Amino acid sequence: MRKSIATVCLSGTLEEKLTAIAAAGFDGVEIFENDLLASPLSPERIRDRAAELGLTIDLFQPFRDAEAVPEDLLARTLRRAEKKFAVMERLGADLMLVCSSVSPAALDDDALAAEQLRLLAERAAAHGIRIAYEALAWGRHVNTYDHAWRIVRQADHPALGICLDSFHILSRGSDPKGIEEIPGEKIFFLQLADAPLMAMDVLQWSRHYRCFPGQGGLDVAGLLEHVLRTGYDGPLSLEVFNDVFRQGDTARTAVDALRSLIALEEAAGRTDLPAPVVPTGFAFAELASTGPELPALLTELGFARTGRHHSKPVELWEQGDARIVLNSGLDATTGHPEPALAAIGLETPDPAASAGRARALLAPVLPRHRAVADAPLDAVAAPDSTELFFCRTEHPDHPSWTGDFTPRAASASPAGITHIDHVALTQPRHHFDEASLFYRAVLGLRPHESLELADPYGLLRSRAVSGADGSVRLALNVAQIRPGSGPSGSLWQHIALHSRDIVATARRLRERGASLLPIPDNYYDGLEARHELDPGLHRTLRELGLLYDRDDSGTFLHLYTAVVGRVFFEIVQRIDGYQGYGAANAPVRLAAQHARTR
Ligand SMILES: O=C(O)c1ccc(O)c(O)c1
Ligand SMILES: [Mg+2]
Repeated sequence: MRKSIATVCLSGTLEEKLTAIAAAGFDGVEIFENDLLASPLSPERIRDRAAELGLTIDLFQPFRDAEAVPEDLLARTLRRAEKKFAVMERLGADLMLVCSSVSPAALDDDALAAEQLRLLAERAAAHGIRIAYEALAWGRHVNTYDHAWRIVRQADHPALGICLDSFHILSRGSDPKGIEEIPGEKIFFLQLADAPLMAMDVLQWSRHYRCFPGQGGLDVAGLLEHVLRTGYDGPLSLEVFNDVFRQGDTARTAVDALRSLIALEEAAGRTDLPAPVVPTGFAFAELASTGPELPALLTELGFARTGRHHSKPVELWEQGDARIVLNSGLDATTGHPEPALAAIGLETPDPAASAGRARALLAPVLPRHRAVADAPLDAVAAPDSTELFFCRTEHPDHPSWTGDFTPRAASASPAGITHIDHVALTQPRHHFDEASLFYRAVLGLRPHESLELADPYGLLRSRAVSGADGSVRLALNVAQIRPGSGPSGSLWQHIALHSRDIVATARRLRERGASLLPIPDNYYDGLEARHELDPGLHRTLRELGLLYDRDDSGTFLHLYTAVVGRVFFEIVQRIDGYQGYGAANAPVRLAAQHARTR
């Protein structure tokens, strides 16, 4: 289907927006009037520029407070409309959006609204222009799509149809099934937007928090299916008002936007993409590391240095199925302190298919030679620039990345670690919504609830994504912390390692004098109040500095190492199928980390 986007979704000048929209691969645009008014380009120049870029101008919007006005205001409304029709002719746009009136002067009179919209459509038709009438969720008298449709039907003019906007429909909790009663040819335009579920005034919600479909909590795909059943064959057009996207990188937001439409089309069964290949585990985590700190920490944690890359300054460290790759050959181009997480290897049953899916969803596919291994590895860049390698470790049907490492005799005293449980990545502030969609659409992981975690210097937003069986889990964090307030809290990344018996692991680490994060005594007093714990367990937790959580899914015990550069390790034990990440303990952890790194 044709794909469009409203210029209001993006940051920049109209010219910058058009360029980014075309470069991302959209077919058309909705021109927002404010973008036109502020542009030094004439309507003719904008028309030519859009044509040069291969974009059609699908809609001009919005025209406000047009219907059910008292008789003495009608002439003024029509005069205003004529001026807009003239601009639209110069722009080469033939569809104008009229949104339902919010004016206190508007009358609660459907017959009058229909009569005046009919008149407007008649005037528009004389210019070859059609009108799409949209119910704003906060419209004064018309605020539902079915009400807008009754008025359009009553007006009965070929140049008058309706515009459906998923936000206005779903934010009010209207049942979208009724859309199927509207003839497809009377749906002149379809605007798509999602939003996180929030209890707030609908106008503020709409103007600041809309996001691209698949990034929020509204069932936009379900709504689209109802619309498509009417036979609607106009464009799918994104209309997102979002404070963060307005500041973001224009080109990148445009690609993110198109990715959401491609995924939406797939969800509505309108396109065949390579099926998602859900990762089945972590093959490795690769850290950029030149100094002695990480080798020392890994040794304390019971890892053994088991291999050296045959041609690169890269070492493999293992314990159980947890594999850590230390790379001292990466340029420190990011300006971030080292060590830092550079890449994650994901086990997938079909690496080439994983890469094919990623490509179809516009993920930045990386050149293969950047891989740690010489064996060709398909990889994509995640939104925070971590490289994600698609691996198939030691399977007869696929070259294994481990083949590039020369085994070395290793001595280690293991501490009971079995595998990588999850990896926590810090997302750039402007790319949190992009990241949820990326992991969901590209990797087929399920996003969990978005949480807010208190940090001494601000708030951290956190959202986990995981595979159905929990074998791959990522925690995505974004710091809402004023730059420079905390030391490096907005940059921390961590690798959580699973232990089969964390009490034994913790004891062994304490005996070795491993650098673990100290937990304040007050935490244990609070814990005693929060949960009725066996006194012996409570004493053990306090003694070993272990954190504890329990919910309906099970019990969680965990601890943290000190921070080294940008990274730290967590050791976790999930008991009885615990599904969370110990979020209740995050504020204590963050405070302890800040205290140590200041
Ligand atoms: O917030 C608004 O005013 C507004 C304007 C035009 C639209 O299409 C819309 O959905 C909202
Ligand atoms: Mg709209």
